[in-house]
Amino acid sequence: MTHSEHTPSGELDAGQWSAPDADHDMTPPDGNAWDLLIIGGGTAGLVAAKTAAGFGASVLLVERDRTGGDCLWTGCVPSKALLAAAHAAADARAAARLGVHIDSVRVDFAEVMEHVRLAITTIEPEDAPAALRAAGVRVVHGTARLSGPDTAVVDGATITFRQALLATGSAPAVLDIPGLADADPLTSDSIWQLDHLPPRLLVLGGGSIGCELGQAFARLGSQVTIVESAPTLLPREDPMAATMLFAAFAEEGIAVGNGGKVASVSRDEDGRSTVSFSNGTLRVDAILVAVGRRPRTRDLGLERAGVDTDERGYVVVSDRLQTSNPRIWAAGDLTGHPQFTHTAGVHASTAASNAVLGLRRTVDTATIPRVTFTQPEVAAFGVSPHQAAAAGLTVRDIHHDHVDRAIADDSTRGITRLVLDRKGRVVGASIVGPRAGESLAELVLAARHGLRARPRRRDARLPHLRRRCLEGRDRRGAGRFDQPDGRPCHPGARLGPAPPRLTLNTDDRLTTVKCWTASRPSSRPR
Ligand SMILES: Cc1cc2nc3c(=O)[nH]c(=O)nc-3n(C[C@H](O)[C@H](O)[C@H](O)COP(=O)(O)OP(=O)(O)OC[C@H]3O[C@@H](n4cnc5c(N)ncnc54)[C@H](O)[C@@H]3O)c2cc1C
Ligand SMILES: NC(=O)c1ccc[n+]([C@@H]2O[C@H](COP(=O)([O-])OP(=O)(O)OC[C@H]3O[C@@H](n4cnc5c(N)ncnc54)[C@H](O)[C@@H]3O)[C@@H](O)[C@H]2O)c1
Repeated sequence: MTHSEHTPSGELDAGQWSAPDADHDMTPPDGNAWDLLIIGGGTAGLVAAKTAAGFGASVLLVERDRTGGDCLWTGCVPSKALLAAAHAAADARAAARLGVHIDSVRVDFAEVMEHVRLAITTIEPEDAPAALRAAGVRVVHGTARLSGPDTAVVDGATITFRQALLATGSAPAVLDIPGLADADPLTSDSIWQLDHLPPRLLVLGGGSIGCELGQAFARLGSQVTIVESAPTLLPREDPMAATMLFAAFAEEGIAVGNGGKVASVSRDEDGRSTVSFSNGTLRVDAILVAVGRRPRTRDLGLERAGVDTDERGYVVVSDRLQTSNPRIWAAGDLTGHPQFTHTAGVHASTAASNAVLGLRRTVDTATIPRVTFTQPEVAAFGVSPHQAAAAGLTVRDIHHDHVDRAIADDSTRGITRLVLDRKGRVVGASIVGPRAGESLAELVLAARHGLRARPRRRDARLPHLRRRCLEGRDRRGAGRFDQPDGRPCHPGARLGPAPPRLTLNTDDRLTTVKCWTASRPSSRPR
């Protein structure tokens, strides 16, 4: 694999830099140094800039292409917009199973791409230079390069900074396969320029991008083949999740070659490509390469500034997101952390706060959620179920064919797998099914707060200050209040010196507490 440093600017460029109020002056307000120089205006750069400016720091953000970065122009926004159209087509085709017959489903690819572009241009003003300026950030169009421990050069001009944040993101990795470059392969940067649906699409890589875009194009009408070099799709996920996704893909006609590798590619005279594998060939109209990403850290002058990278080129950061140069911080895809827009945002805000205010906030990497927005969705965080046993943890499986909501929706292909520690606390989860991402959010919250998932009969102690019982039962009638001496509680009963106990057959503590509105609260039990 080699780096792709392609700058994805294209026809979607909203002319961000031609605004009459565009800045060219890079002189800091105090005439000496910027409090924070930010290189890169994607999710990480935008969040860091607004955070630091909000603290009153002087902030200069330098972006060489378009503010908004991958998420807005080539990543989350266009891919989710495309998936919305693709899933709508598939839902319409499948509606007959619920008794709703939609006789003909026609996909107009040009209109679908128009929807994708509209989503981008609707969101763009939030990320535009004008929005940054309104937040007090100086933003300039140019390519920045570090030139020393506290200096950078932007298109020939030298800038001095007190602190800097690197947020240059990542770019699609390209494959070194004989003939592939001549076949003009698509990447997640260039696929958004397509104006015709490719009749036959080969996707190299069955990770998040390969699965999401592979399913999207299949549902819009392409004949899709996904070749994944690992033994399963989504190899970072729980194998059970990968197997379920594989089955869903097979059912809708997506060919998946797990453990496959392309040997060579040749461009045919008609513009199509013949792809050779060890066991045969495939003729396709387009090839999408989605085999991971590489950090945009080349040509950033990192050595001059004393910023270390790892063997793959990612900037090495501490848990406070500081690099080996204490003045320089990094956040987002160019660090080795999970490459998600929410990670970029949270880490950028932490790094900017640490840099500008001198705080020592650290980032949590144990509970970062991830969601692949295929149908079914695949969502996970923390310890994976298939690693649980080795870590002395237990797994609790809930198959969705026993879940009423899934049965009602006729979408029972799915599973929720909870990884629990010895006290029953959630330390990881993997969910396959509709709205898996939304369901995961509750579990992440549970993990962050050390909550237990184990259902059991629980004796909940009531606060000492409650002296008179208002209700003998909890509101749902699911549990009964008793005094420790065996006397039952009933509305109006005086309570003894020891707190009464509530026996519940669920573990819903909040409901328990609400049931007990004291008539005469007192801080001391009598
Ligand atoms: C197809 C696809 C789908 C995705 N879907 C999701 C999703 O559903 N959910 C999710 O959480 N994440 C998703 N992601 C990942 C998400 O887009 C990235 O994690 C996120 O955009 C990273 O933000 P960043 O700020 O680190 O980098 P970027 O957004 O890449 O921003 C870096 C910026 O730095 C600029 N730059 C680079 N070098 C220089 C320089 N020398 N000088 C000045 N500027 C420079 C670049 O032009 C760019 O604008 C997806 C990614 C892709 C490709
Ligand atoms: N919903 C989301 O949050 C979302 C969606 C898309 C992308 N992303 C982010 O973007 C990143 C990049 O996505 P990606 O799919 O390019 O990377 P990925 O790392 O998720 O998947 C790349 C896949 O390509 C396979 N591969 C590598 N070399 C290959 C080869 N020669 N032939 C066939 N397969 C090969 C790998 O085994 C891997 O499964 C993701 O890791 C994720 O962080 C997130």
